[in-house]
Amino acid sequence: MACARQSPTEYLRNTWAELVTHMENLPLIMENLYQQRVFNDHEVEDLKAEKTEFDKARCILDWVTKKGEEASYKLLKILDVTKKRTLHPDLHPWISCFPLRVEDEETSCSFGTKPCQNYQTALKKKAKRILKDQRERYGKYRDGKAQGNFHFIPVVLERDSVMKTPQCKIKWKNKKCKKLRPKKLISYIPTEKQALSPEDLLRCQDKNILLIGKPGIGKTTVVQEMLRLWAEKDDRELDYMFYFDESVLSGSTNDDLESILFKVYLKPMEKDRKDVFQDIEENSENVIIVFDGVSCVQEHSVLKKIMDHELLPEAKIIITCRSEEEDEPLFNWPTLKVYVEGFSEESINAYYQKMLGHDPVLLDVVLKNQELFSLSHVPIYAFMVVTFIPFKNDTDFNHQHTVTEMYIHIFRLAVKKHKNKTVQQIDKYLRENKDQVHLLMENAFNATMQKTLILPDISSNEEDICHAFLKMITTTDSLSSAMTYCVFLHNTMQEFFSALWLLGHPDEIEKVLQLCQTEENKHMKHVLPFLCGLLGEHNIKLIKCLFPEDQIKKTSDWFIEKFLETFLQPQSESEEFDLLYVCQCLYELQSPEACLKFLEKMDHHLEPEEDLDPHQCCALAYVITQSREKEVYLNLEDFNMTDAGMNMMLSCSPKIRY
Ligand SMILES: Nc1ncnc2c1ncn2[C@@H]1O[C@H](COP(=O)(O)OP(=O)(O)OP(=O)(O)O)[C@@H](O)[C@H]1O
Repeated sequence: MACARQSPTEYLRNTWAELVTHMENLPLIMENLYQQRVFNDHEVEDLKAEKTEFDKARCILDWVTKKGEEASYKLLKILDVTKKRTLHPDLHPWISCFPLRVEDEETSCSFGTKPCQNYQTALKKKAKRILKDQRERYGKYRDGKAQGNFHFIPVVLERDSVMKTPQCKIKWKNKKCKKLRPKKLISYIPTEKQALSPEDLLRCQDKNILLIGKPGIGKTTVVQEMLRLWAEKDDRELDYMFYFDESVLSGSTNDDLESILFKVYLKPMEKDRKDVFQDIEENSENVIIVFDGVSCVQEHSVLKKIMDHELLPEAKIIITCRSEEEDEPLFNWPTLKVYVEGFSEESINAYYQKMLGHDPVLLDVVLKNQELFSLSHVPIYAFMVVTFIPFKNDTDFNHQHTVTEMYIHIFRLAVKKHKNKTVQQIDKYLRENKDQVHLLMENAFNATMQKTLILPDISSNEEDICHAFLKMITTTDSLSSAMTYCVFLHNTMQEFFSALWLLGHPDEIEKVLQLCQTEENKHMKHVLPFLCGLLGEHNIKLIKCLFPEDQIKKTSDWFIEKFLETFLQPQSESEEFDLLYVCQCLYELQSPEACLKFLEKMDHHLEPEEDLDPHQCCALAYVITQSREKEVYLNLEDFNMTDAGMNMMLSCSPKIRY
């Protein structure tokens, strides 16, 4: 080809006239020339001082070609890599014909102007800050032990997908998937499904991704891992990733797109703001936006427009939601649904080896305890086990381990740490400071009812006990003012505190049972397993410093009948009642009488509707084991479950007829 015989300088000179008028985004070209050390600071300043775009382009070409072949080659290389932004389309064939050296074909050019570069760095710093914050908050729960990195990426399973190897190109069968609800009797760890990593999700071509999973299973962690990968990848391409959770978005209901994007994240400098925003709008294919558990999307017109691609049409949108929200009409939108399924058995083993490996006796106790092991497939519970297990003594291991019990221990240990008390002093301290704890419970309950994470009326005194459980988020909302929001360190902690409030207000329980049956308030269902746990006799000794013992007993006397009456009704005409949820609540309650009552109402005939995860196996096995004389008929046809789950079901086999 003719071009192959021309030197870089000749190649530029021969197209001089077109280049002077057809080079675009000159600051980006200058920035790259500066980074490649073709221009120094003074030259960049002089170029900036040139009045017109034409003069700037002429100077760039003039100075570069005068510097010789290597400089000209670098400019051609920059134009080639950034052509979409820096060359008029008419010149794309011209630049593509220039033969780059083989080793330079994968060149690393920055794709941003200097302001964009700064902004990119700022965003990445922000991403890192979020990750640090994430680690710190668990550091808090974990009694200050170093948390380490996210080594244990959860098993992320995606349904109905095809993954092409080896290029890792991902194509999804159902581009317009409306209802991807797992079919009845689908297996829990299905062989035909492909595991996806956060990196796959970052790279895949899908624009609408819904991440689904139960509380604490790791949805936020998956998106934060994506954020980390994005923050740490090299800067070959300028791209943007925005992470929004409710606390980030609070107070922005009336904001336009620009304010939403720039309000909470480190802002580009005022003079660059327009350029950066324009770049985001014009190149929306380089934008990833995450809405993490944001329930306000519906009411927020700008968020809704982003979600529907009316704004930033080419952006990739990732939304996380809890399992029960999956079928909401609002989420009838993804081209890809991803189910986050938590730690696999290997991950649980590896995790405990790492965290408790220094104490082989403790490690052995945890790994051999079926309940603890099954709970640990939910990563947040695994963290909690590691936190409280060193405090346990041998006799403590003889009873069943419930989630509520873990939360109560974490609650008590957090108080102990915040107030620098000994274990023996916790009860006394809580008794004397009931009021502070009750205020937090009330705040938590009200916020949960209103589907928000933001807690009003929180004392700013960091000494106050509530600060053992909360984090404060401050956003500057004008030049000289800032707003501070308080949220729980994790959503599930808020639900636990809401249950504590209900325990102190038994008159409200029946109302909440009814609310759980409504579409609008079904999120309240997450509070009830905790309430059951708090009503369980085994936990009374841990909470009687906060509530009168006879009041707890009185409530538990009538509660289970009301609970079963409410929850054994089918949820809708098409759906049966939620058997696994009821078993989970019964497991938390740890009352053999309640289980018997339930089994009798079911005529000892249980047919789960969905596949079983290890925790559900544990709860189901527990309930069945309580049957005295009668066998329980359990329909598990075509169900697959993990080995640990199967072991638990087998442990109650004399009581089961399959
Ligand atoms: N794969 C993982 N590796 C390490 N830690 C994890 C992993 N998954 C979850 N965790 C830990 O468990 C905690 C709870 O996880 P996360 O907040 O991601 O759950 P979630 O599914 O978003 O819960 P929710 O529905 O309540 O918002 C996290 O703070 C994190 O510390």
